[in-house]
Amino acid sequence: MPTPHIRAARGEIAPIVVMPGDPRRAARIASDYLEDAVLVTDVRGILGFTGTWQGRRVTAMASGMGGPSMTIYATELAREYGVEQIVRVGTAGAMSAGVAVSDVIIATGAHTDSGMTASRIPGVHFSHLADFGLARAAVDAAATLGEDLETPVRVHAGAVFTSDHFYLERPALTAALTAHGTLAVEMEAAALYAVGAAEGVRTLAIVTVSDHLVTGESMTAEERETRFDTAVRIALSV
Ligand SMILES: O=P(O)(O)O[C@H]1O[C@H](CO)[C@@H](O)[C@H]1O
Ligand SMILES: O=c1cc[nH]c(=O)[nH]1
Repeated sequence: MPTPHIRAARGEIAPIVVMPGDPRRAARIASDYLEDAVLVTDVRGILGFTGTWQGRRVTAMASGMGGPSMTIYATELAREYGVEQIVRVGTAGAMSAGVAVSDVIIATGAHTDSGMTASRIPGVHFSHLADFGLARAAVDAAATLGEDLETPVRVHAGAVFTSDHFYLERPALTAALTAHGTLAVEMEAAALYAVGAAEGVRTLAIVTVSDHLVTGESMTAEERETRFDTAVRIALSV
């Protein structure tokens, strides 16, 4: 049944959703990876396509940017469409010196500064965790994929920082999070993991590093849209 934000009929969304932030990336995943992909929703320009990948029905749908947007779509997918698994395929800014532009991070957990977490269970510092089975499958898929690639992509597993801010400069915070093992910053993983915990949906975020907060290295806008092949392949494999 349509929701305020998704126009698809119930059966038009697959139980497995691959979810970039960017609607154009959802369209590209549908055209490059899915067979017989059909547009099933476009409310507010948030595109969703359902097709098949290796014989299994999969929906590629955007989340938009930030925790509130991700929370709306992930909650409606879980409650109204019976979605069982959501894997975010996003971009992130590296914080750690051990992570470079184009590397991929399997986000096993997500720290956050989001007010959404504080209001979800007041008084508790809620831990935002990926589904363990999905994270393990992603690590295994990355190893298998790496053997087939001419130019291997470096894949890391660890914590990211989910921030409400894209532009706020906080070098001390970046240094402290890095000193506590955080690999990169992005804007939706913690919200996705919170919905996963609340709604009983398996969730994982796999991000491609588009820029580096410390070195200043970065991808172009076009590269941000196109250079995420490894992350998508891992996401589809799990
Ligand atoms: O590339 P996506 O998936 O949108 O992810 C990152 O890019 C956006 C900011 O440019 C935020 O949504 C952030 O999380
Ligand atoms: O949220 C994001 C995404 C990419 N790069 C950043 O610095 N932040």
